[in-house]
Amino acid sequence: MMTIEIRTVGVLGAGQMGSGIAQVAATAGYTVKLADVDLERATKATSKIAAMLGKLVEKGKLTAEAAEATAKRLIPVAGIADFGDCDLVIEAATENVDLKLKLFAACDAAMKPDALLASNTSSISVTKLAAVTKRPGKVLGMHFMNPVPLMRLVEIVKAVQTEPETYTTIKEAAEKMGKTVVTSNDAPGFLVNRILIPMLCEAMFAVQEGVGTPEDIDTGAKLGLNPPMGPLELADLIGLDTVLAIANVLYTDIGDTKYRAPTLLKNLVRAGWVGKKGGRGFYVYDEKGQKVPEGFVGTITLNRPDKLNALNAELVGELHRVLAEIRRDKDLRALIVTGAGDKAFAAGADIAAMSTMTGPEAKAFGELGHAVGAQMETLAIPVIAAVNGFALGGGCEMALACDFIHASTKAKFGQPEVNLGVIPGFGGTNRLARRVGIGRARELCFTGDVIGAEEALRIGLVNGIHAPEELLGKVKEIAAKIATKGPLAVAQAKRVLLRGLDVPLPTANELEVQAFAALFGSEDQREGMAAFLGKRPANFVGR
Ligand SMILES: CCCCCCCCCCCCC/C=C/C(=O)SCCNC(=O)CCNC(=O)[C@H](O)C(C)(C)COP(=O)(O)OP(=O)(O)OC[C@H]1O[C@@H](n2cnc3c(N)ncnc32)[C@H](O)[C@@H]1OP(=O)(O)O
Repeated sequence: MMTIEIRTVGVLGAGQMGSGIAQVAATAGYTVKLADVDLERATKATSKIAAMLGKLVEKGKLTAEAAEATAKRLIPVAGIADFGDCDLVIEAATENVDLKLKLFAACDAAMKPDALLASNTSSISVTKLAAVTKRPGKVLGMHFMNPVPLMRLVEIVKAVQTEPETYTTIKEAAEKMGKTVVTSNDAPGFLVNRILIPMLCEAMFAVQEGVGTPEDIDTGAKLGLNPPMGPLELADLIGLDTVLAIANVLYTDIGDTKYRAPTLLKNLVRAGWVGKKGGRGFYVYDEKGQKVPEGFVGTITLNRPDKLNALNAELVGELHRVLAEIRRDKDLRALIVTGAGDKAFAAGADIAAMSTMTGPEAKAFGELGHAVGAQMETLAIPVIAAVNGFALGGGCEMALACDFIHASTKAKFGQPEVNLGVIPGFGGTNRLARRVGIGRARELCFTGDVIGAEEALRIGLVNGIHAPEELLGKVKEIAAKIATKGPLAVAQAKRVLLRGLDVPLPTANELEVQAFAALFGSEDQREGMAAFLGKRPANFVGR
């Protein structure tokens, strides 16, 4: 029996999968009609694909002429009614059986009798979908992998009713789209998910039973078995709700308890922690989808709000002890320092305590303060000041000992010690001069002037200012971003930037080269570069 020659392909569903399918079909030379719930969505997706093709041109992977011709072959349409002249329609809607049955019946009614109809389903019975059409012999599964333009595989699923000619024509079309085809009969999970989903669930059972942490399971799988991602990272990427839905199909349809979903997976989905797309699954993700290592950001809160967090010997001694503990903590990747209450970061050294000090006592107090500053500067992790109010005298000096400062719009900074007949005793003279320049530091130290957040931003004392209620969240975002980077690299950058301040430029450059070279051969350097080349996020371990 002769089958149809494929010239025009309809793609139903303009989400990530549908857009990917439309892109590879148009690139292969087919005219592609892309439809979604309305024309607007289809048009938006078509523009996105055109932009993607533009990027490929920029990277030299596609000629400008080929990109233009491909984009011309992509036609957004209002809906299924426009599929009348399509030789093949590929449905790529949400993985919901009732929806797909409805769409299949509608496509069948709109399409010409000899056209072929395929579903991109990853788990739903193609035989069942074929049965709601008047062309069951012309229906099969065409399961593309995500992201479609990059993944080489298409799993072709033969329904019980699929005619051999339909299979041959679709196989040729998939190969024309640059894909390698594997063939599966219509069985739960087909080939790929039949293997993948139990593997992902087994990793989850291992977490549930306390055999290992998600990080160790993923690292073990990656380094021991060599896939680009660990099973739990991959489950987060696919979406835990999708993994659960497929696991349930496998369990229900095959009826073997070895396919049951772990309680942990069910609970994560019940909590709404569905993986990367929801911001949280086995891991936590930022708004850009970057993995945020949990528990890697610490916060020190100066907590003496009734005295505007003024620094007395007890508070400074406690800081010294806590910072020594933090230095031993191998998990922390960034530290935030802030003040309790909504009025002050720290309004200075405790004037009442200082008022009765002798010279030697003041020296000991100052030295303790300097020891604390040195601890902060020489920690391997970045320390960020979140200045939420007054940062005066010792408070300003403490913020200056941090790697950088973000402040609330209400913050006030100053070195008002001259008002008390003394000078800054905890680095306020020279750290301030290095941050804002000698002239401004002199003026602030000689006049005791207090400046607001805008002025502090203008002179470079702070890196950013934020609404008071947003400050801590913003600083946590910055700290979390740093925590996703290579910890050894961040530590070396901090060390070189600090030590470079005190030496001539050629010596500073020498320090930089040594630190740069020292990072090569580390696990993190290998991981960072492999991740870039593998087009995946890096998972740094600090070794
Ligand atoms: C890693 C860093 C470690 C740092 C370790 C530092 C160690 C120290 C090193 C050695 C010292 C080096 C030299 C440093 C010197 C100084 O810091 S001198 C102090 C400089 N600061 C000031 O001069 C500010 C003083 N405060 C004020 O001017 C006002 O309080 C204010 C900030 C303008 C706010 O005014 P207002 O809103 O009216 O509040 P108040 O009622 O004044 O304050 C509320 C209570 O808080 C007490 N208080 C405020 N600041 C201090 C302070 N610096 N010391 C002690 N107590 C302070 C204030 O007395 C109020 O208390 P009560 O009266 O009991 O309510």
